[in-house]
Amino acid sequence: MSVEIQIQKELRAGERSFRLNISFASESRRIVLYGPSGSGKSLTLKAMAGLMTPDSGSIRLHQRLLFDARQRINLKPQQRKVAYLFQDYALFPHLTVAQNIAFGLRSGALNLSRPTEHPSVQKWLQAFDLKNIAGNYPAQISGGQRQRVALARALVPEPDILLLDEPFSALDLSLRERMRKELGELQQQLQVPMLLITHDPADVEALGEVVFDVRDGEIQGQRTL
Ligand SMILES: Nc1ncnc2c1ncn2[C@@H]1O[C@H](COP(=O)(O)OP(=O)(O)OP(=O)(O)O)[C@@H](O)[C@H]1O
Repeated sequence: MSVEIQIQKELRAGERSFRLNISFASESRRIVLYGPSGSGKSLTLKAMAGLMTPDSGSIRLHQRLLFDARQRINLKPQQRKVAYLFQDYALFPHLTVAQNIAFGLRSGALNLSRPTEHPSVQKWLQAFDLKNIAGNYPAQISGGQRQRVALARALVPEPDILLLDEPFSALDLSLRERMRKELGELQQQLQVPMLLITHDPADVEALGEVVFDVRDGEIQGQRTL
């Protein structure tokens, strides 16, 4: 597994402008981008996912070119094999746990009325210990279970990398600590490559192997933990 990114982007909002000039490469399965609010972490993650198009540069994931400005390569988000886990998990409230996971398959032919019959959905319900609550709705399960459902939904299409945007920031302190530990353990068990962005040193400590410090739109340092 390897990530190679080298991108530039100029952003303007009224009088303000921001220059993103990010460059890093790593073979690690536990990469953390660490930096204060407004430093350019989310923009970098969005560029990897194909949700923001850089002005110049390239992005390579596992030897696959996702973006290359010179060669005019810009794969669509759904072609990138990249999973994006949003801060609030963004589960569908009107779908059950199993249906939420099945939704991750993005298959047009998928029958959401019988999600548990799909072998991949079964696999993730089992792996994340969610079988007993497969028929429950997000409002009926705990915060920890919600995180696991969101992870299962992200992993069901078998992405090459899991991108996590401040995954614990919306949780209260005790749940945050538990979820952090749980995510670390799940990652070790599944060996899914993960790139996480955060401004919380505790996330770096628990989940980082290679840490890049982001300041003012640039990578200003690199550490291995
Ligand atoms: N669409 C946009 N137009 C103009 N400026 C933008 C746009 N999106 C982001 N920015 C600016 O780019 C900078 C970096 O934003 P980014 O969201 O990447 O920061 P961040 O490090 O993820 O911060 P946070 O932890 O608060 O999410 C900020 O100053 C932001 O105001």
